[in-house]
Amino acid sequence: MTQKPEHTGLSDALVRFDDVRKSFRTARGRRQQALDGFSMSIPRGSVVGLLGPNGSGKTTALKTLLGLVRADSGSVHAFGHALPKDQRYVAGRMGALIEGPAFNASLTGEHNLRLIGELHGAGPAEVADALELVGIAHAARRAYSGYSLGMKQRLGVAGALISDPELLVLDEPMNGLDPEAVRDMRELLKRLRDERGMTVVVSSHILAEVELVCDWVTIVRNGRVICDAGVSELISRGTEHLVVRVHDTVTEQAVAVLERHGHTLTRAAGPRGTDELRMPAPRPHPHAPEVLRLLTAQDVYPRELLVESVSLEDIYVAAVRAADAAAEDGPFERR
Ligand SMILES: Nc1ncnc2c1ncn2[C@@H]1O[C@H](COP(=O)(O)OP(=O)(O)OP(=O)(O)O)[C@@H](O)[C@H]1O
Repeated sequence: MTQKPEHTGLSDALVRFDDVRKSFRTARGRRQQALDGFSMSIPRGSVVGLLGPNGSGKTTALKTLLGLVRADSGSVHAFGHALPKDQRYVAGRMGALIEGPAFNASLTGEHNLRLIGELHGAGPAEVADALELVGIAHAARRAYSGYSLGMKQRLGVAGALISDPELLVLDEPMNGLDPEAVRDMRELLKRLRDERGMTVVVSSHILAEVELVCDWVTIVRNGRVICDAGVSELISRGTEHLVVRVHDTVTEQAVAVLERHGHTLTRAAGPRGTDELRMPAPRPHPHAPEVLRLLTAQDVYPRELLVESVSLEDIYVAAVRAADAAAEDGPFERR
């Protein structure tokens, strides 16, 4: 797993946002603060997941990086260049798919890609390579209008890859994809990192996918970063649980045995006539053998025992709730 450098300086990070603020004027004339002291860095060679509730500022942050939105204050640097002043120096080093692909429906996928390629000095070989990479070479000569949602999304990613960028920025690339296409996208992102050394930033609401593909996550709420850490580190910091699944005819007996031995349980209905008894599991050795011994000594035979890790979803929900609670308590909350 890629090690993320601390926020020590621009040399460590491909991209760095420092205290970025951006507000928009809404149709009703109100000011909407999209970024409110947003700071994050994107380490070279990693896949970073940008997470956050709807409207938390993810797309605005990415647009600021790509020169599509101008920050009100703060600084954004990419490849050591200050943006947007030096945007022209970095434009060719970044590829992006923001808010869905925009292609000419009557042209073929290949033709659409050739047009994008011309803007980047990319020829037929690069177009073929990009189509191959995203797995739609077989549909290159078909009209875009006949593409499925997944194929359109893949062509969008191919468009972002056409200039062979060092940094790939994808806004919700898994949206609308079927499970197989989601898996292909995940494998593609990993390959781009591992085989091409590409740095990838993905914003997404599909936390299970982010957990599978990302090295690092940055969680945004109300335009500010509330969590920025390695995925495996976050997961290893979380509490594991031992789950004992018993037939519901012996639930009371199992609860009595375990509580008598000092275990604190929560219980919930499990599948097909079972109950699940859940208790915090000590690390690094969960107490499954001891629990099994206690139960079987009383003729209670569990259907299943498993150690359940904390998921990125648990971490995300906890981080957002904690930030919400802190905001309610704080007298200076602006939103
Ligand atoms: N051009 C704009 N004009 C007015 N308000 C805007 C504009 N762009 C973004 N906003 C507002 O800024 C806030 C942040 O929006 P943004 O699209 O960056 O959030 P997001 O985290 O990407 O959301 P989602 O997950 O729904 O895509 C929202 O309140 C949004 O309504």
